[in-house]
Amino acid sequence: MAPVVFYFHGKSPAVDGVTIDVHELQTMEQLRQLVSTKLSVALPSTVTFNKQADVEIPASVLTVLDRIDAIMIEREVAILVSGRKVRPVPGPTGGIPFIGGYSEIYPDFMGNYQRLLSKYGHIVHVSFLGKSVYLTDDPDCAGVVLSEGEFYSKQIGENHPLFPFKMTLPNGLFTSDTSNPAWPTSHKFMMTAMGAKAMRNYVRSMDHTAGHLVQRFNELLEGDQSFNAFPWALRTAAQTIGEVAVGIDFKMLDSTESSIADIFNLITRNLEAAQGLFRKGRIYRAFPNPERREQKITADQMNAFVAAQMERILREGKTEDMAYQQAAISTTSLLDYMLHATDEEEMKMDVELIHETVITFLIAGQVTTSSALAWLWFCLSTFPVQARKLYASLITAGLTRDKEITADELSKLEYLDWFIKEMQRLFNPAFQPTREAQKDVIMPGGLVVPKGSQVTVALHSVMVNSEHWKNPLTFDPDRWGTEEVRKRHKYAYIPFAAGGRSCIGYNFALQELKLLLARTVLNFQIENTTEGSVIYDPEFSLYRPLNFTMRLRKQIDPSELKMEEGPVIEEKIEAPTPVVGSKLLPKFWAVHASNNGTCEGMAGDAAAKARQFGFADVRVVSLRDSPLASATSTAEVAAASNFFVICVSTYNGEPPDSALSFSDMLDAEIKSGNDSRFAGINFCVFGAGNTQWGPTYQAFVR
Ligand code: HEM
Ligand SMILES: Cc1cc2nc3c(=O)[nH]c(=O)nc-3n(C[C@H](O)[C@H](O)[C@H](O)COP(=O)(O)O)c2cc1C
Repeated sequence: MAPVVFYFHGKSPAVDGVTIDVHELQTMEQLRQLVSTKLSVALPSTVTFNKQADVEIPASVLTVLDRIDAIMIEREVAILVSGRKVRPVPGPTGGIPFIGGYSEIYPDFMGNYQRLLSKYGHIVHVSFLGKSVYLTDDPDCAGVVLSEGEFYSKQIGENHPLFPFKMTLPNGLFTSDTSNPAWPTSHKFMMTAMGAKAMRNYVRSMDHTAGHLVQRFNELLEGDQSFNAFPWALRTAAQTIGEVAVGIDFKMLDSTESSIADIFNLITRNLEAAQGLFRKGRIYRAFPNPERREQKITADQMNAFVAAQMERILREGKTEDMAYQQAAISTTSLLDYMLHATDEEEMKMDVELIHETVITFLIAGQVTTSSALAWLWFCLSTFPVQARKLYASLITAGLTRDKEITADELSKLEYLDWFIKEMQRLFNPAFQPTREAQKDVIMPGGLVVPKGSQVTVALHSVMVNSEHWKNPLTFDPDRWGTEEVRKRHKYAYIPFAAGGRSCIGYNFALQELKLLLARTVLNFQIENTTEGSVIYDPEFSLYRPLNFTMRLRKQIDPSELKMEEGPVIEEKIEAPTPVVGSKLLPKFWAVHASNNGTCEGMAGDAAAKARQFGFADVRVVSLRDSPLASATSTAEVAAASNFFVICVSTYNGEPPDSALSFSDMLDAEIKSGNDSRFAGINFCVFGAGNTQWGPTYQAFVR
């Protein structure tokens, strides 16, 4: 029997087809596998075969061939992937040349990822500033992208979000390419050191840190203070990883005045410099610049810190060399482990690799869990019913404020686990693991990702994908007890990514977060005292709240909780979406003076764009009601940080009716020589009109 030519429907069998000896195959699975390998289809299960047909025939009316004997008698067989023709990934086009899709993505990553994926489908392509970004929110695609191997690999080129960190840590576990020989070595050693069993060694020191946090929180409670949550979360996370990584107490929670240890300030400075370099682009990076100098200075000091710690541990000489499996459960810190663990060939990690690994852990173990802890506190304040249920579940399990929490107890606290899962589903700190396509790949859905592309898995969008999650935006820890969620798609919940390059610290992170959440809830209730919306930091590579402020209240006595026993009130509310924002940007006023609504619409559009650009506090008001209309409020806004965009129309050379009194006031002030009234105000004016606009709005500007 003659071989069969397989080709993608819509392409030419003669040019793009592949020939296969079908009669040698037994099953459809084998055929799908072979065709997928030859045509670079990522998931063989997505391939369907169809009777050869004119390219013009719509895919939906092709005749399906689902038996091997039916396929054998054809000469040419057309293929569909996920029932669709193979085609390029869609996405926004046009925009300002070169800048392209920049504002499609920046600065509101989270909002824009979600918006683009809702608009264009499960994979979207955006290009800007010479970069090309692919995003996906589909669990099937996420599984393909995150599986290291034939199709994708973690390779950190200049367009990868981790590129700046790779400049500091080329061999770090987090930032090395998978092809770098340093990666399998450090991965092998550190996987074992970070296993669940090894982590149990650190429960006590983690709970000790949690205890210190409770003491400090009690002091803040007594002072009835409202405070920014994130710096406290950062201190707590830094104290915990610091102790576990190098085995010393950094004393960052010994008093409310304790400062952050130098090493963590160095890390923050280093990361900020790296982010700055990344944002400013390749041309900037090619020349000497202050960020690069800062990176070098901080990296040298970080290395000096690690060298000193190594020396101390070796000088103390408490630990012998031993097999790494044994070392994981008997050394006193990760650094102690790295210095003494030997592998099957009696090899140890070399000193340079240890340097990069320690710093990697000090970074990865702190920036992530600090954001997660801040979001946990945010969830406690936003969802008091669930917070109460969590408290009740801890009391029922026998936990108390004063008694140590054991690893065994932690592993049994189901609702605690669900609460954290739900926080991570909606507010996970990591949001964009990115891999590079190793060849042209036909993704599930039939979309082609070209070789060399960076594909970002939009973690939040995956975890709220409505095809996989019911009421995706509702904060509902109980969903984790349902059959539906237990049977979910393997890649629908991936806060720690997946595959060979997934998070190595998740046991650590979950143990730490569980202890800290339990300690918080056993002792406190949290009130959200943030003015306005909670904003997230667009300048940072992780999702973290910038301005979430909170006040503590003493937790009720467990006896009061018992009196309330009865059915738990099921109150499921939609989680608020933090907006993007930078504290550095001024308050944005979109002001309108309009007769027929055009300018009011313009002001609304300007406000929406401003939010997308990262202005945290944006208001839309009519000129009449704006602070510009009265002398007292004008003085106030001039003194503070404010920016006014005034959209005003004109009719017969006059301002619109609603702005006539404002215009009269301007004339009067100028006539009386009081023209400093608007000094110090940042503003611009958009005049809407026809060819005779000049007299009105130019007068406004003047
Ligand atoms: C809630 C907390 C955490 C989250 C959400 C998280 C998430 C992630 C994600 C998504 C990745 C994959 C990154 C990528 O694909 O580029 C990752 C990798 C990694 N994480 Fe975590 N992480 C957390 C906590 C931690 C902690 C506490 C540590 C260490 C103590 C840690 C150490 C690492 C390391 C070393 C890698 C790189 C592994 C490799 O590339 O082989 N993480 N993490
Ligand atoms: C009756 C009338 C008179 C207008 N006179 C002027 C004018 O003198 N100069 C000008 O630039 N535009 C003039 N326009 C154009 C308006 O300013 C323009 O349509 C504007 O977008 C309306 O904005 P609004 O809907 O916010 O009021 C006039 C429009 C109308 C309907």
